[in-house]
Amino acid sequence: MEEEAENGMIETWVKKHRLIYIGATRHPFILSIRDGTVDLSHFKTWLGQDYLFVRAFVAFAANVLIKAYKESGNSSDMDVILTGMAALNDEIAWFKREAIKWGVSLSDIHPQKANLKYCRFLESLMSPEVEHTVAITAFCAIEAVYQESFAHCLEEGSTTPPELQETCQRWGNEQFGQYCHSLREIANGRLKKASDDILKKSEVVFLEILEHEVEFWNMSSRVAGAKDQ
Ligand SMILES: Cc1ncc(CO)c(N)n1
Repeated sequence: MEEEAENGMIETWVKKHRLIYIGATRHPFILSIRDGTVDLSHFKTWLGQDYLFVRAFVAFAANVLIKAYKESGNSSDMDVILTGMAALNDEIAWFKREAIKWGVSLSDIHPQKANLKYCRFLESLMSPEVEHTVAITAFCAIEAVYQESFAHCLEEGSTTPPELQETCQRWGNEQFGQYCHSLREIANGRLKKASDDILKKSEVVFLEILEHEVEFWNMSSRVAGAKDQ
């Protein structure tokens, strides 16, 4: 299983689209956390916007769970997705605590344009016409970007400020890495058996996710509350 996964379609696409993948997982915002030069107002903007995003992402995760139930009936696939949903439950509670810590008022935050676009994209993936393989590929990519980005801030040689280490731990920890690995195995297993049409659709969605992730990071350096909608 392990070896198979290393040569799966997701790995092929990561290599094929390496530039955009690096753009999403080694973004200047992440690099600034990693070297401690991060502008804390940017961090707060990201925090508030990501809280709003995660609320939409929970709905998407629920939809992926339903698709897994209906289309694969594979209970171990469902368990992995449910683990992700439980993590999202913790994540929402964490965002609320973290917002208080940084003096960010979550009820006053309006989604910025890139956030709205990303959430709308997730909504489009919740349509019953979107196949489970396509949806699980998107889910896997969304989680992998955060896992790889924040794990980079914890690697040896990083000088992440102590007050940001908990954030990096949230997505960069070993357990979250294992969960992402399981998601990738599910996606790879389905992609292996997918028709050319579904493969093509999945690859497009994979790329779209990476583009949205880059735009999402870019948003952190924009002034909170700026009217760009
Ligand atoms: C924008 C974004 N992508 C991925 C994740 C991972 O959960 C997140 N919290 N936010």
